[in-house]
Amino acid sequence: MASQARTIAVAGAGSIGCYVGGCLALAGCKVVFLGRGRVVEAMRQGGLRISDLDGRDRRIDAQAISATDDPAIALHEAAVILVTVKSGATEEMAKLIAVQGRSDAVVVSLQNGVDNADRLRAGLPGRRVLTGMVMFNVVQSPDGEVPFRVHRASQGEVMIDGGVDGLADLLNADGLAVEARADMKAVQWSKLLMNLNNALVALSDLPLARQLAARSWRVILAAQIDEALAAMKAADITPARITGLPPALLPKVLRLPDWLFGLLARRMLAIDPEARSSMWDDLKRGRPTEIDELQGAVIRLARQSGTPTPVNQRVMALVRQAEAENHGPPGLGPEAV
Ligand SMILES: NC(=O)C1=CN([C@@H]2O[C@H](COP(=O)(O)OP(=O)(O)OC[C@H]3O[C@@H](n4cnc5c(N)ncnc54)[C@H](OP(=O)(O)O)[C@@H]3O)[C@@H](O)[C@H]2O)C=CC1
Ligand SMILES: CC(C)(CO)C(=O)C(=O)O
Repeated sequence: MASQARTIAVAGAGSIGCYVGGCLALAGCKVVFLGRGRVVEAMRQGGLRISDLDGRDRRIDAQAISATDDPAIALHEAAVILVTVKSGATEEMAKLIAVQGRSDAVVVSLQNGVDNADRLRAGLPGRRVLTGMVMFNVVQSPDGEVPFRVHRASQGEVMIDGGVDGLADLLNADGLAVEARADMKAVQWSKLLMNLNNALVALSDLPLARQLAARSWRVILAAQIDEALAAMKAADITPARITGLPPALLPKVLRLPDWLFGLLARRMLAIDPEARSSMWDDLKRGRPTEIDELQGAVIRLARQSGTPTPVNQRVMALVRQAEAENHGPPGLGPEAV
């Protein structure tokens, strides 16, 4: 896996795909972006700008970018395929990879939720499919900004399954720290706890840093996490430690007064003032959200043991309502949740 000449395909050129693929292209990898009209056109016309909250601000010229909406062009040569579509498009992407991808390509899911890699495996029998997880947030430039920009708005690494020699090294690049792990199922469940906040950001329409700074919002997140931890315990799932804090302590820390939370959660709050959540992006663009893969996964797990999940259910219902109304993030206050 060491060769820089191996082609890496980004299957779903959006926020995460363009950031990860952009860092890899800047590091000298041959990257092909598979995307749709808006993003592909923007990259073809004005190139790609990749920036981050550590101060990097780099560009790739349009003529140096390989971006296409044709899966055959994007996938046929790739030795590594990074799947970066939202969960609702996972099955469709598996079908495209099955038809157009090399049978020896390593497929890596870089998606939130606990079952996207399994769904890819089901659609790609006999292929190597690895679980991955992105710990940072990426903000995409507003439509029309030239060049198209992706900005890593928080700290964090990418975690992937070990087992393919040299893959983590190949994917490690400036601005992109990749760690191979043996406990990706536990990592997925742990990230799910953090992703229960995606819906609160989407419903509040607040930037993540402001929303997390408000105890009135954090207590709702803590209540969702309490329900999720109880369901995981009943199912014998131990979420991995992926932040400075053991997952079991998260609800306690979230319920601290603002001043004390601010002191203890400095890394968590080191976020670009514009960062929100991937679910906020979906409501903003009128796309289906990943609520069924996040709160929905907790509710389904809890049902197996009869663990109650009233807060997750309430949040899920509000997101469903916002999807149906299609007026973007509704800007609710915590009392409405
Ligand atoms: N954004 C973030 O900060 C983070 C996101 N994640 C996770 O990463 C995953 C990707 O999220 P994100 O990057 O935000 O998603 P985006 O919606 O920004 O990107 C996905 C892109 O894939 C495109 N796409 C979908 N289907 C196809 C297809 N068949 N062919 C070509 N292009 C396609 C979409 O186009 P269109 O919109 O036109 O359908 C979209 O532009 C999600 O699981 C998310 O939860 C994880 C950590 C942080
Ligand atoms: C990084 C994080 C948790 C929040 O921004 C995320 O995963 C997302 O937006 O989907």
